[in-house]
Amino acid sequence: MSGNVRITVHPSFDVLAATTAARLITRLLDVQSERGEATVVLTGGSVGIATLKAIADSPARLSVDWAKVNFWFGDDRFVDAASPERNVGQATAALLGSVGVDPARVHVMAASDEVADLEAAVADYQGQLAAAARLEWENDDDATTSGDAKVPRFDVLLLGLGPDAHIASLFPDMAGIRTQGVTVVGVTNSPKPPPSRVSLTLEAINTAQEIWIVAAGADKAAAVGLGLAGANPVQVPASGARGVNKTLWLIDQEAAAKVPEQLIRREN
Ligand SMILES: O=C1O[C@H](COP(=O)(O)O)[C@@H](O)[C@H](O)[C@H]1O
Repeated sequence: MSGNVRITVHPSFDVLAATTAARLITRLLDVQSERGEATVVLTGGSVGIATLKAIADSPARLSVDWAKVNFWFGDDRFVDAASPERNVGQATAALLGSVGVDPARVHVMAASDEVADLEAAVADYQGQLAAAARLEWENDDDATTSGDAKVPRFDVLLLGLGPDAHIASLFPDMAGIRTQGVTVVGVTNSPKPPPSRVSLTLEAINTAQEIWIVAAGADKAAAVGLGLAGANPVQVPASGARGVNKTLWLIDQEAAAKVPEQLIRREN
């Protein structure tokens, strides 16, 4: 396994969410003190949203300048804006609605009642990413992205994990995980409802400085095991996620059931 992959096992779902929250607060703080602003890509799903709630409940959240955090989403469900299935709605209820974010820095994938169709939602997000990358390059003497980058710098990109090893809305053996040369893809016939979704591609995901894959529960154990065993990403999308500097698998005890003991580092 490549040197920048680390697996940390936590005793329970709640400890995993609380520890990931503390880890994210610390990372955002560090990046803000280095660069003034920080960029995080959020995930939906059980641990992803519980982590945001744990940040909202932590007094340490006050140390982050939330108005200088840029938020993106790894995927969202292409349903009405008011639907409880929207990842952005869940993230807003858990954290974004209560910590004083700058709405201009919250980059949302369009909902089905906001654009003509799925293709328009994909084009819109691709445009938002490209515009942010361009602005970053024009405004920042120390920009780490190149002039032709299609996505801005992602400091931390969070990924949930499905029992089928999907990440974002990239599902095994479907077109999305095979898509190359673009940053955003539209998903139809998702095996997990709702069927229509918008997702970053694996290429876009893997531009992140750090990728943190979060997963809890016995139903994720097989996906974690295969993801870490170097399976083909087309069949096991999670195994294709690799951050530029670091890839963290932050999991609970149950999800770690199929990970060889020598790879594990415990947080307890
Ligand atoms: O549909 C989705 O599922 C995954 C994993 O969710 P979980 O509830 O099984 O943890 C999530 O990462 C993704 O963002 C979401 O749209």
